[in-house]
Amino acid sequence: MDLFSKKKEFLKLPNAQLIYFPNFISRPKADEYFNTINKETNWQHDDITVFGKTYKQPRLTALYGASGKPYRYSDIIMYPEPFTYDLKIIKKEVETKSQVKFNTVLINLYRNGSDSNGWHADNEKELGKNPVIASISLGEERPFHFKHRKLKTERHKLLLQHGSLLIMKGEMQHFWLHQIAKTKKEIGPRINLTFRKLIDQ
Ligand SMILES: O=C(O)CCC(=O)C(=O)O
Ligand SMILES: [Fe+2]
Repeated sequence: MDLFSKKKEFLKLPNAQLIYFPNFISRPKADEYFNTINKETNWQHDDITVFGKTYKQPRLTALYGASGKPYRYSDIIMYPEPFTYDLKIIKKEVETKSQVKFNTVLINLYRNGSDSNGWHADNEKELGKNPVIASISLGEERPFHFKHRKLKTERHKLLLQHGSLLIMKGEMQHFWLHQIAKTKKEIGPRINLTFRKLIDQ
């Protein structure tokens, strides 16, 4: 089910809040950010181990941050590079909109439809109890799928447009899983920036 119309921006789900701004960044600006971030980022291609088997992650990633704190998820440890000029500007805009300060951005590059991000929650300890995560999409549109862990009818998708901002908050990371699925469609690359706040534990 598609939950959001072009205009509707706020949705209260059971145990979560999602706020979607389809036109957060203007089209020319979003094109420019896509190109510079694509070119300037020092992309990593990490291995992940699932049930004892090691694979290449099905996307490229990078971590930028002001805290210097490493970020651990699955069995990967990432060390942040300092924010670039563009990332600082985007971070400021996102902070103004969300009224939250972030100190880290995890960047994903989905090179084509074979790249993906499997079902997961952003529930690492260093994000704290009910993290606010602000996610910017640039480039090819991909559906964001999310499902409640227990309420089986709560399963939705939202098309993440070029230049959009999606804010996940409330108890979402405890009660819901999300993914970017593979597709057989011939599609181009997409960059996703997820702003997060890492805290001391
Ligand atoms: O690419 C996206 O929109 C989602 C990325 C994501 O869920 C993550 O990096 O944790
Ligand atoms: Fe995530």
